[in-house]
Amino acid sequence: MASAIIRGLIKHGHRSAHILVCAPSQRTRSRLVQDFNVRVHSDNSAAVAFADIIILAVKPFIVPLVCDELRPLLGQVNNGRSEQKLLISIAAGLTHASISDKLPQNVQLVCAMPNLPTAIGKGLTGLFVPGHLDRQAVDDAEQLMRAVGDTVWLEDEQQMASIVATAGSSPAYFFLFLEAMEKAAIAQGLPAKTASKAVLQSAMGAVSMAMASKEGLANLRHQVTSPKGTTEQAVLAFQHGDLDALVARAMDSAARRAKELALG
Ligand SMILES: NC(=O)C1=CN([C@@H]2O[C@H](COP(=O)(O)OP(=O)(O)OC[C@H]3O[C@@H](n4cnc5c(N)ncnc54)[C@H](O)[C@@H]3O)[C@@H](O)[C@H]2O)C=CC1
Ligand SMILES: O=C(O)[C@@H]1CCC=N1
Repeated sequence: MASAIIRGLIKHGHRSAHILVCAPSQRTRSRLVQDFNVRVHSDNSAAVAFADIIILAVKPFIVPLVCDELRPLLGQVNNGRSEQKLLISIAAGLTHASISDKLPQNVQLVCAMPNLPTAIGKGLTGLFVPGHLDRQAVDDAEQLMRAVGDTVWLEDEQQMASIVATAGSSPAYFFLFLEAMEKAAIAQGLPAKTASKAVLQSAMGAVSMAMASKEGLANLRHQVTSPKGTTEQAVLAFQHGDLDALVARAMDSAARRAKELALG
């Protein structure tokens, strides 16, 4: 996910020399230099000296370890005053309180849930801060994530699990569905390249149309579904398979897992 954000930021005009990536693995660091020409370091605490905004993009269970590494430097007082750093956590499930408890008080923390299309500037990031956060930190987090897509602010942290299910994880659901369509088209006899083009262009057309239209998804669906026609048969097959219930079950599972991750 860090690579996706970096790719999106650079695409949006952020300079690679202004981005430092801290990663313990030499292979990862070499790949990042090769792909993005960013600065790299093996020591996480190097981020504190380098940047005003630090994105925590490690697995949720590693976040406390990284906070332990950053804490001594984050808490340092220079010239009689402590510097204000903005930390953005993208770890699924982890609550604001569970992370900020591990950080010095001068640190501003924003919880974010981006998704993979940030890599092409078309991400969606859910953002949450408790009411007392500094206005500048809120604006900086918003501006950063806006560089890689759209943003939504959540009023209630409980909603974060639903944003994980709806946005963080959902590109995978769409890829899964498109894969299934490609397989079915090939099984019906289309060449693989034709199947892929037909599926992806149709998906892009449908989503672009839905985003441009004020009519709502059900209305658009009805426009495709001629009475007694072909679409009706496919839609009936999905409905007999109880697609709504299946999707709800899948999204509930993702949201439940986000809440489990919060518990550690
Ligand atoms: N993959 C996705 O689409 C999304 C992921 N996220 C969140 O992003 C975070 C990372 O997930 P992924 O990118 O999927 O995992 P990943 O496994 O691809 O990346 C994690 C990176 O952390 C590095 N790492 C491991 N230990 C470290 C340490 N002690 N210090 C610094 N770096 C360390 C690894 O080398 C690896 O490059 C997770 O918290 C996940 O919940 C959030 C939204 C979407
Ligand atoms: O699967 C995961 O846990 C991460 C969080 C959202 C997308 N990928």
